[in-house]
Amino acid sequence: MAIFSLFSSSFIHPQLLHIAAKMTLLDTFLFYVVHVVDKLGIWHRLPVLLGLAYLGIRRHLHQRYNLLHVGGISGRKYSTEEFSYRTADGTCNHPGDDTIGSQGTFFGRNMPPATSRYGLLEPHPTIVASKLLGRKKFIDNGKQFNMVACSWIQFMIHDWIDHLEDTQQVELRAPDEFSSGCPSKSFKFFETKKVSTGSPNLKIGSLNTRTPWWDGSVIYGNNKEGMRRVRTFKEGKLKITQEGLLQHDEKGVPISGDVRNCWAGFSLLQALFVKEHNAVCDMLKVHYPDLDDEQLYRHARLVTSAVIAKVHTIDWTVELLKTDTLLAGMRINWYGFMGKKFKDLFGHILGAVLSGLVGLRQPKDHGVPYSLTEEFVSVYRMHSLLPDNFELRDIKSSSTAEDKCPPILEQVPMRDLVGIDGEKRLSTIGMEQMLVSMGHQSCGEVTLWNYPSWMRNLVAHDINGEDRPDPVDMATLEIYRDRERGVARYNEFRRNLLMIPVSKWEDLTDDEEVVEALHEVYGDDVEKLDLLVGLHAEKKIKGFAISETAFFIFLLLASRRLEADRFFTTNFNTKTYTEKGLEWVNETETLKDVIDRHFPEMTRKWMRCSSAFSVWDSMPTPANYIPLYLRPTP
Ligand code: HEM
Repeated sequence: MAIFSLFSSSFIHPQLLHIAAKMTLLDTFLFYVVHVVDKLGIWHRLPVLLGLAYLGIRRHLHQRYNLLHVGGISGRKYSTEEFSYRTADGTCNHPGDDTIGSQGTFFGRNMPPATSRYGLLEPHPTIVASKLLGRKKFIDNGKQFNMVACSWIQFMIHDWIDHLEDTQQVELRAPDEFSSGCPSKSFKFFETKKVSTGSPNLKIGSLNTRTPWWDGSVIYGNNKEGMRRVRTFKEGKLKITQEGLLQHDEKGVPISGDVRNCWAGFSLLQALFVKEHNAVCDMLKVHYPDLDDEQLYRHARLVTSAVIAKVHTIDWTVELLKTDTLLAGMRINWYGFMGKKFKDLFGHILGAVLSGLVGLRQPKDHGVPYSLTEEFVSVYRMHSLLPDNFELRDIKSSSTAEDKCPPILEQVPMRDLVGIDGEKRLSTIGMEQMLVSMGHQSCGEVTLWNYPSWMRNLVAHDINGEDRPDPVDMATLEIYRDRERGVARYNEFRRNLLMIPVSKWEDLTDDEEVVEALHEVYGDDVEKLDLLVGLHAEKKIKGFAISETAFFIFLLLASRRLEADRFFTTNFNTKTYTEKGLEWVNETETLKDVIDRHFPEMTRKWMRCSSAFSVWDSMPTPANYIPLYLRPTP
């Protein structure tokens, strides 16, 4: 121990010493290992196996020190046999407590609330947004990530998280000397509702109006009423139009699990997965003719939610973090180190590392009841993925080039594709033309000065998908939200994640223009830097579309969404899913597989690349004959 403390005070970054001091001996040692690698800045340049070892250790440390429960625990037991399906409001998933992960429970935390002394308006959110976030010129993501990928993550966000608002409206006014330089001089919005937790540690928290489980609530709804709205109550199916798009109510609001702040691309993915659900119902009906409407619905929901989770894990994330180490890591999360063939042959026989998180005998929550967290919400603030215009393609044109890229027909302002107007527009465009167009357009890069201009004066929706009277400046609001919810600012956030904090702007970025702008807004005070700005300014790892800081939250929670869920662990079996249902999940690997099922000609005709999330006319991922685990330094 004495050697440790001698070593630590000279070696460990002084601002991390207090965190290391709370760890067990073994964890302190593991932390040293991670810290050495961080100091050298090399984990992403290590050969695959070493990179995986680093991530494994890091994830272990985060599981031990970055999961904080907020609120009480009901402790009510229930029969897991009786509730062997995903309930409408997310209750009855945790085996020992019926309410964990249900609609309206608290957001957890990955770290204590911010301790910084800065006020809510310091520096003013409008100044931060205008000087550092507002788009100067659209910066795209190259060929790596397209508009399907951008819509996909919104589709997932609307499955997992949304904060309950207060009824109290507040007004944010740009400082007088600055107001001429910003799109809205002032705007009104509802505060986040602060709720007493009844617990002595974290006294105040906020509530998640969506079910945080990976349960497809984005298409099934977050409670019984939502579920009733979307179901036909015939053969287990969900409502959909003849044309394969969402149905609408008398006001023009789509009928779907979540309709807030929707746009045409998001609504298209909802419709695609309603089609998937209905196709699963058809398949089940053929193989199990005795199943009634309710049974078909329940099984099809389990299967479709698992397909969504799998596509996200081994397709979307792999494109987001395009490196061999992450390709291996994400596949290990689903199939285990031994891989798909081994798991198909022998089943889940070897534990989490070798056989994957999916199919574990018991869900694992590392002693902290499952929820998604405030910090998770903050790192997913990625509105800069959205462009200003949507490029509608002409898929009937005969002049399609060799590269399968149809010509652009029209630049449609994104604003026209949002909400009820967006739904009307989508119904004239149709599913196929929209999807092919999304496939061919690169989305925005998550970087400074790339926040969509149209979102700085946005008509936001209420929870029912109806327009609110007061438009908001989203870039400003997002800075305010993180502060209002007590999310740590960038440097404190990094320290809490066991990362080396920055001590000057040049540690964050090589871009002199950015350094100058940061200096103008925050002076020399790196502690003041807002999380959102830091995440957008940070130098990126080659192949990563997001920052490393955001990634470490993903590393923890992407695994947790699978391993803490009874329906991806204990109940991921033929009894709960049916044999054919489980086969359906197992045979679906990518979003391309889902698209091929419903549009058999589409990808053959229009897609050249390997994943439906990269720009469709890009080259397929080249074959690499070195086995994945043996690949050397990139
Ligand atoms: C046209 C598309 C979109 C629109 C109109 C939209 C609009 C909004 C609005 C109005 C809010 C609530 C702001 C507040 O009151 O705090 C919000 C929250 C959020 N959005 Fe979007 N958004 C879109 C796409 C996306 C995308 C692509 C992402 C990518 C990850 C995303 C991530 C989030 C997150 C993480 C939140 C915070 C949720 C919470 O506070 O619990 N959104 N969005």
